[in-house]
Parts: sequence; C-alpha cells; structure tokens
Amino acid sequence: MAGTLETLQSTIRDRRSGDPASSYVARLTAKGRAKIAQKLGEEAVETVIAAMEGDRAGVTSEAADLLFHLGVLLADMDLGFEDVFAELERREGVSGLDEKAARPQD
Ligand SMILES: N=c1c2ncn([C@@H]3O[C@H](COP(=O)(O)OP(=O)(O)OP(=O)(O)O)[C@@H](O)[C@H]3O)c2ncn1[C@@H]1O[C@H](COP(=O)(O)O)[C@@H](O)[C@H]1O
Repeated sequence: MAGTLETLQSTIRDRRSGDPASSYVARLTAKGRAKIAQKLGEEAVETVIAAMEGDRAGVTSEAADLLFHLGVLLADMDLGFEDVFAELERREGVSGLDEKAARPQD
C-alpha cells in the first residue's frame, strides 16, 4: 500500500521537470501552486459528491485523483508522503488527541 504511494511520488518528482506537452504532472506544475491547490480542492469535492451518492466505485476513483493531486502539491512544497506518515505516526502517540495536540510544533 505505502509502496504504491512511494512509486507514485517518485514518478511525480521525476515528471515535475518533464515536458509539459507529454506530462500532466509537468503541465500542472508549470501552472503554479495555486492551480495545483485548486485541482486538489476540486478532487476533494468530487470525492464528497460520490460519497453522498453512495457511489463506492466513484469514491475509489476520486480518492485516487485526490491522492495523486496531493502528491503533486506536496512535491511542489518540497514535502512528501513520508512527512504526512510521520505526522500520523506522531499523532498515534498522542493520547486524548485534541486539535492543538494534533498540530505539529511550528
Ligand atoms: N495518477 C495520475 C493521475 N490521476 C489523475 N490524473 C490526471 O489528472 C487530470 C484531472 O482530470 P480533470 O478532468 O479534473 O482535469 P483536466 O480537464 O484534464 O485538466 P485541467 O485543465 O482541469 O487542469 C486528468 O488529466 C488525469 O489524467 C493523473 N495523471 C497522472 N497520474 C500518475 O502520474 C504519472 C505521471 O503522469 P504524466 O505526468 O502525465 O507522465 C502517471 O503515470 C500516473 O501514475
């Protein structure tokens, strides 16, 4: 499971500086962070709509789009899924998790 994200992330990092004519990652990256974030938001909304319709295949497909676009955004911010996993693992160690404790230290 995590290996799939690792492979995807590696492909995304590789394609960022690729040819926009043949690579969606390169094309989206060239449009800038605001556009990447907008796409992520759109995929989130599409996931929510599929969920509200009880469309399990739709949620699966939209969630894949969501994770992919999250990967593109993380890469653009010089972050990776390993940073997200580390944060999730940190939270596992926090008892009585509340909003403040859930936030990483600045
Ligand atoms: N997982 C994905 C993936 N999921 C979704 N998409 C693309 O995301 C886009 C989102 O679709 P939309 O209809 O919302 O958007 P659009 O109209 O095509 O684009 P906009 O003009 O709205 O930006 C589609 O063009 C999909 O092809 C993806 N594109 C690439 N990948 C992975 O990234 C790898 C590298 O792709 P390239 O950069 O194209 O080589 C691929 O091998 C895949 O593993």
